[in-house]
Amino acid sequence: MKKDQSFEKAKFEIILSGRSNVGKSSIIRELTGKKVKVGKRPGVTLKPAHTLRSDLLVTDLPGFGFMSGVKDRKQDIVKDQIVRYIENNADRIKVAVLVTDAVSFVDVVERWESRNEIPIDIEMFDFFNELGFDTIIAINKMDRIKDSEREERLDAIVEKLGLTPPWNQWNYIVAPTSAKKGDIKSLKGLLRKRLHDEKRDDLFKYI
Ligand SMILES: Nc1nc2c(ncn2[C@@H]2O[C@H](COP(=O)(O)OP(=O)(O)OP(=O)(O)O)[C@@H](O)[C@H]2O)c(=O)[nH]1
Repeated sequence: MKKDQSFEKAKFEIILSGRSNVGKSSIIRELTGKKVKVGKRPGVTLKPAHTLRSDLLVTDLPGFGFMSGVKDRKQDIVKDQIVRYIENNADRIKVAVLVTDAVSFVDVVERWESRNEIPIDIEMFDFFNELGFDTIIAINKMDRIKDSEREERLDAIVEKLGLTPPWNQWNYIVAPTSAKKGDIKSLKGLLRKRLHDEKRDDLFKYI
């Protein structure tokens, strides 16, 4: 399969994938310091957005599953783009971060389930696991969840992903974040652990 020519230098790639508007670009901005456009109209960008630091590549994949009003066909195009990108670059992708929205995730999944469809987030999670990626789930927008509801909410989210609660027994793959408040330290910790395991502590300074 043809490789992405423009990033030959990249040896260690982290991809971020998730529904439109969950905060992928905001997380990348917090991670890398790169100013990326945040809050742009969902569904406009079909191309992955890259940040290259040394041979570390951080890739923001197009958001899937737009709000109502966007044609199904466009959703399929985005999904195909994402799958093709991932398959073409699978050998350098070391970590996949599935970004979810703490507020809407459970409702959205239940809506799909009520139509007897596999929710796209779950499909992606399974796809990453099938490809053997080390997958991290970032549960973003935690600032919008009351402290008193935090544990219950996190348990419900991991359960929908097929992980038995309590969520914190999965804290080596699950990272609650609030990109807007600049709080992504649990995600950073998990990513650094992966870099360390690959003997790439030299890349710590970039994330
Ligand atoms: N409350 C809250 N809002 C957030 C957080 N992270 C991102 N947002 C907001 O959510 C909106 C979408 O953020 P983006 O970073 O553009 O989301 P995205 O997933 O890259 O969106 P697409 O490019 O459409 O796929 C923006 O208005 C952000 O300010 C967060 O942790 N908490």
